[in-house]
Amino acid sequence: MIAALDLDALQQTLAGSPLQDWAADLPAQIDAKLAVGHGDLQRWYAAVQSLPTLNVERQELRDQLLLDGPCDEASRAKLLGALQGLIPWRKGPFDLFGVHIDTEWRSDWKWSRVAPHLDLQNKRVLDVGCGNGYYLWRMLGAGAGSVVGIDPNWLFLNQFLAVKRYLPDLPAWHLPLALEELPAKLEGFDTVFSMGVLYHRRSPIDHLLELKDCLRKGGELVLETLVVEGDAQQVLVPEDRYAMMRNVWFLPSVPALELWLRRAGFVDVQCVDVSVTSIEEQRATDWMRFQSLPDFLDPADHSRTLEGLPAPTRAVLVARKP
Ligand SMILES: Nc1ncnc2c1ncn2[C@@H]1O[C@H](C[S@+](CC[C@H]([NH3+])C(=O)[O-])CC(=O)[O-])[C@@H](O)[C@H]1O
Repeated sequence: MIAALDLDALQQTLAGSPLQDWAADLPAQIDAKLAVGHGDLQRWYAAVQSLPTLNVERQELRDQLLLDGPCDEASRAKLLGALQGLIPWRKGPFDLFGVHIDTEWRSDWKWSRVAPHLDLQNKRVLDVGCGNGYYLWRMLGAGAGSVVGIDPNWLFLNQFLAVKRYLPDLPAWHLPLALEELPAKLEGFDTVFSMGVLYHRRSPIDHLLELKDCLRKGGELVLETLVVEGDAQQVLVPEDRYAMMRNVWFLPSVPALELWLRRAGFVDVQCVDVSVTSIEEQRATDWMRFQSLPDFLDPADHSRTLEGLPAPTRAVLVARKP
């Protein structure tokens, strides 16, 4: 499976950059993680390996994620079976040779709120908590030079590998690593994304500092997280669950988040979007059959979670490392 991660090509892409030594150490680090693995890893990777061979004749990454080319009914059935073997699919949607993966999240909606505020042309990008890598492909569609995603979830890695199977030559990599497993002071990426991760962190300012360590001087952070209304001293810490999630810690107001970013040493801090997450944007589908946002909101009042807290609202902030 390590071969599928395509680390040789990543090393070639990063040769001569400040990330060269890190890339050289990756095979050993990931090998050690694979040895521990996950109970379902073999099954998921078998699904990836069962994907039919298909030629991509049409590839759209800029405005949507769509691959197409000749695909007979038998191949499409095989493709569908392999992709269904990787359920649940949370981030997307993906259109692959006539198979529409209707994911839990309309991640394309989030990307349309984020992308207009960025210049990714030829940038070397890191996406922390990249999930199945949906945004990595869209970043390439927006002109990024190379994209590396890290996420410790093995299912999401296999979902990424399923798409990479059809785009083997694009400069996109998914590494099964947590942010804490990156070396300190990498200082090699032009743009670092952290979307949907900060509220899961118990030490949010340390998270911002770790993200800053990954950036070169002058590099840009793109931060997306749950926020609440209020002034620069307003932060919600749920007593227990938030929208049924157990691992939610800090939901700052936008001014508080801006202050945290400045305290962490970022400059040019700017909030470019605030949106309430709708039940059309996050919901159960055939590709993700568990409960989803509509089940986590107060049925009588969708402006509140089941716990009586403000319903999920997400902000996108950009900031620069001086
Ligand atoms: N320590 C960690 N280091 C790196 N990743 C982690 C860590 N812990 C958890 N994750 C990963 O962070 C992701 C959070 S989801 C956001 C996905 C995407 N970014 C999105 O914006 O849709 C939350 C959401 O749905 O909003 C998951 O894929 C975890 O496996």
